Parts: sequence; structure tokens; C-alpha cells
Amino acid sequence: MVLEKKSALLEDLIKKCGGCAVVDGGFATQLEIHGAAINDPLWSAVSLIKNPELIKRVHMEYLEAGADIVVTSSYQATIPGFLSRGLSIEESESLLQKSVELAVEARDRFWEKVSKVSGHSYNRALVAASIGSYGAYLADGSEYSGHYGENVSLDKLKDFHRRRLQVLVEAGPDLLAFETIPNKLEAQACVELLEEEKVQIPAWICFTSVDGEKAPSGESFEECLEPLNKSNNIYAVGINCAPPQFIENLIRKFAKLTEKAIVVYPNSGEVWDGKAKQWLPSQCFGDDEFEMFATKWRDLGAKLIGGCCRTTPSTINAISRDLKRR
Ligand SMILES: C[S+](C)CC[C@H](N)C(=O)O
Ligand SMILES: N[C@@H](CCS)C(=O)O
Ligand SMILES: [Zn+2]
Repeated sequence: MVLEKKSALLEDLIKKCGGCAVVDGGFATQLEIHGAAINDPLWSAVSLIKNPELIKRVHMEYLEAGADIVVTSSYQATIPGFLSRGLSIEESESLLQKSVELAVEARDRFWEKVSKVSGHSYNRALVAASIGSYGAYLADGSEYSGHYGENVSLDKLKDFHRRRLQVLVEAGPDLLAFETIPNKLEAQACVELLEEEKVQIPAWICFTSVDGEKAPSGESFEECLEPLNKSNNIYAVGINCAPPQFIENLIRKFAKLTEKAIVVYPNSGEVWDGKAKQWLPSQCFGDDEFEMFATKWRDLGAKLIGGCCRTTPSTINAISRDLKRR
């Protein structure tokens, strides 16, 4: 019942947006633009320790730009990751909780501010708690390879995700955003965990893709979506942090494989070098191309569209302008 009510919130938002809501853009990218040093095993989540005020500022900037959904700073925030920095379990859990609180505070403050402006065109945004893949935690680029090795079983992945999921759910986000999932095993682990933990918050699960056809592991999306399609916890499935050139083909493919809503938030097209820990130049979309393509992606069936790494508030503003031009 609670799950249905919360899903209805998202459905209403999508309706208010004219059929497609705007997800925010590269969170880590915008932290870096403001000078944050995130070349760290915790990547963007290092800011939860070092500069929580900056996290709130970045959320505000994406809200100003027109994001209807803000994704929290917890992508690479994990309890084992924090423990290896010398933090205690209590401190680690409170940082996870804080990631949700910071986004909720930004959303509430922004909404209070714009509500006073007559004729504004914003919607009250929703907060999606980011849950990065096991590969993100490994910090070796394996969210783009999908190869976790023989020793990584379904149970190991569930154990990895379990406590963080519990803490994030407890913190009360509107949605859960599983990001850069590179293979079927992890997708299945996430779905089973949502069920085992009786989670009452709607979730999306996004895969990466490095060839524009399949998941990074080489598994087809038909295989990968199979456990997701059966789950009541999953509201949307899609792609994040893959090149924007792949999105059109991938939406067409997903539309044939699922009745779930489709969510896409590609990166700029630059390619992550997991060893050197840097983005390599490649064929990229600028903001003008995002503006051109957003309505096309919507018309092909995407219900949630945004940007991922190397996109900025100006990209989100371009997408929002395009989608909300009525
Ligand atoms: C989406 S990637 C750019 C995130 C960072 C990666 N997990 C790493 O730590 O190298
Ligand atoms: N939402 C993440 C990126 C996922 S690839 C972040 O920017 O921290
Ligand atoms: Zn990304």
C-alpha cells in the first residue's frame, strides 16, 4: 500500500511534467567544478566527509536548473568504504543518512523559496537515494566491465548492498536509484534484496553499456531485465552513465523488453579510464545536442531523462527547456 502511494507521487510528477520528468545531472562533475578533490576511493562521496555544505549547494544548482528529481551523494558511499577510512560503523551510517537529509533539505528550501514566486514553472522535486554498483565501490572501473570475478556470488552482492540499503531507506527518500549496474547478477541481487527487506519505496535500476547494445558483462538486456520485470518494487529501468549516442537505440530496445517506465541519464560521451581515474575525450554531446535529443528520447518512451557524469546544471537546464516547452 505504501509502495503504491509512493509510486503514485512519482507518477503524478511525471504527469505534471507533461509525460517526462527531469533527473539531475553529473553530481560529481559539479562538485569538481566547484573545486572539490574527488580523486579518492570514495569518489564523490568523499564530500560527505569533507564538505557537506557543497553537496547541498550542488543539489540547489540542479533544482534551479529545472531538475524534478535530485539524486543523493551516496553513489560511492559505502560502509566498508568509510570503515577503511577509519570511521566507525555509527559514523558511516550517519553519513549515509546525511546524504538523504542534505538532498531533502535542499529540496525543501528550494520549494519554499519558489512557492513564493507567482507563476513559477517548477515542480516540488523528489529525492532519489543513489545506490552505486559493487563495481563503483571497487573503484577499479568495473562498473563499466561487469566482470566481478568468480568469487562474487548473488549472496555476496546482496550482503554488500543490504545494510546501506536499510540505512538509506530508513532516512526516508522518495525513490531509490540503483546506478551503473553492469550485469544481470547484480540486478537480480538488488531486486531480491528489495523484496527480502520489504522495501516500500519505488526504485529504478539503471545499467551501463559500453557498446550500445548489451550490458558491459556482455549479457543481453533481455536477460538483464528478466528479474526486474517481475518485481513490484521496480518502477523504472534504464541506462545511466553511458554515451548519449547510444540512448536512442537503447530506448527502442528497452521499450520492446519491458512495461516498466524507462529512465535514461547518459554521460557527456567522455569515457572513464578506471586505472588513470580520469575522463578521456571522445565523441560528446554538448548542451545543445541534449536539448535537441531530449524530446526525441521522450517520444520514444522515456519517462525520466537527465544527465550523468560530465553533464552540468546547464545541460539539465537545456533538457528541462526542451521537455517543458509546452
Ligand atoms: C561513474 S565512475 C566515473 C565513478 C568512479 C569510479 N567508481 C572510481 O572510483 O574510479
Ligand atoms: N550519481 C553519481 C554518478 C553515477 S555514475 C555521482 O555523480 O556521484
Ligand atoms: Zn555517471
